[in-house]
Amino acid sequence: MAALFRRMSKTQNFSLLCRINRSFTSSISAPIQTKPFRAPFQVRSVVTPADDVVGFDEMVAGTQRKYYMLGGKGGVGKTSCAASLAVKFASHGHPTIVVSTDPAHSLSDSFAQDLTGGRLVPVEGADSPLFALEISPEKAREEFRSGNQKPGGSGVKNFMDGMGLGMLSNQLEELKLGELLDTPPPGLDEAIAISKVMEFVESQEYNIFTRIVFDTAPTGHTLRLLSLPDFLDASIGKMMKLKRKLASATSALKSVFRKEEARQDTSEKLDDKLGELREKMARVRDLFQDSDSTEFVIVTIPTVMAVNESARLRASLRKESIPVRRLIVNQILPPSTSDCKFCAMKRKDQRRALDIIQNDPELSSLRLIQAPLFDVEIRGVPALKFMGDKVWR
Ligand SMILES: Nc1ncnc2c1ncn2[C@@H]1O[C@H](COP(=O)(O)OP(=O)(O)OP(=O)(O)O)[C@@H](O)[C@H]1O
Repeated sequence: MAALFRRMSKTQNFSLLCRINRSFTSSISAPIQTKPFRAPFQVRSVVTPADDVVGFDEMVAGTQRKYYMLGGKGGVGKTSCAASLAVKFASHGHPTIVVSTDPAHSLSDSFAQDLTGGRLVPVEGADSPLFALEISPEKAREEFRSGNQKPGGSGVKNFMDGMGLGMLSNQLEELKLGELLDTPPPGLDEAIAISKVMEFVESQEYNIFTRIVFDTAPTGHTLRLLSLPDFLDASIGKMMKLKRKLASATSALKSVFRKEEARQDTSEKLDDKLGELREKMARVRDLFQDSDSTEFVIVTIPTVMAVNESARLRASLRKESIPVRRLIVNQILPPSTSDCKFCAMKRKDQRRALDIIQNDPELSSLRLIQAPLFDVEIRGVPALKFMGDKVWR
């Protein structure tokens, strides 16, 4: 089956892939046996987490689709943790997609293969269906804008000015919608990217995928993304309301409008596109908040700064009603009998950060996953599988 998959992956024949996988998904649960990765280094964890703490069994159980979003401060190991989780899901028989919504992608680096291009790319070396997708915000935004001819921007303004409705156009400007589409604020790229992901995940063709792992952008971006559905909903709602007012105010000018059919077409297209985006955002918000199918896993490192940021992230996620159950503390120093001064200091620092977590009202209730600091870089599927076995238990 694995060999067949690899061959099919190369042809990217997804409909055939779907047919084969209908029988495949029914066999989920027993991990697929792969050649063991021989670590060129020794790994000993500092603190041995209780066996049931991570609860990977719970994460892997069932064939209904689940979404895991991994996020946290820049550089803490989000990509490595997301990629290793995706590899582990796949090796347990789940057809899996790992998606990067971070504009500064590092999935290709993590898997040590070219996954760029904004399309699903089969991950080589996985013994089960594992695909990666690096969302290209630029491409997604272009697609969104195509056909709109500067929607909401100067096109609409000129049109309204031409109709003697400059006052309304000024109101429109106040909504900053034109700006929103012409020079998107941080986060909009991601929202559009996520709506692109929705197209993937809602499409019949990709029904076979039972685990979707998101490698998200650093905290600030992600928070904007998570609050964006509401923000856009409000902005688009206002915009549409205004357009409706405009429509009734201009009904007397119908004959003029008839002559302006082409422009009206553009305006209607804008309406459709905004409506579509609004609906997608609403579905994204529902998906983010559905605790049966979605979980946001916070990744941090044992430093006071990272822990404090994680606490703020957890508070913001709570505000957005995003389910969070687990906290990964990555890069914990392994124990040593002959600590150098530097290591001893570092270890003390790490313990202090772990203490803060244990006493933090936002973080102490989360399941703690302690991931060791490895002495080589984790790159490529065998290394990710090795990391996955240490972290996701
Ligand atoms: N437990 C670990 N042990 C050793 N190295 C690690 C560990 N976790 C991550 N790294 C290394 O740290 C670096 C950053 O990791 P990664 O790219 O996963 O972080 P990130 O949070 O996704 O970064 P960014 O915010 O820039 O996207 C990489 O070189 C990775 O190999």
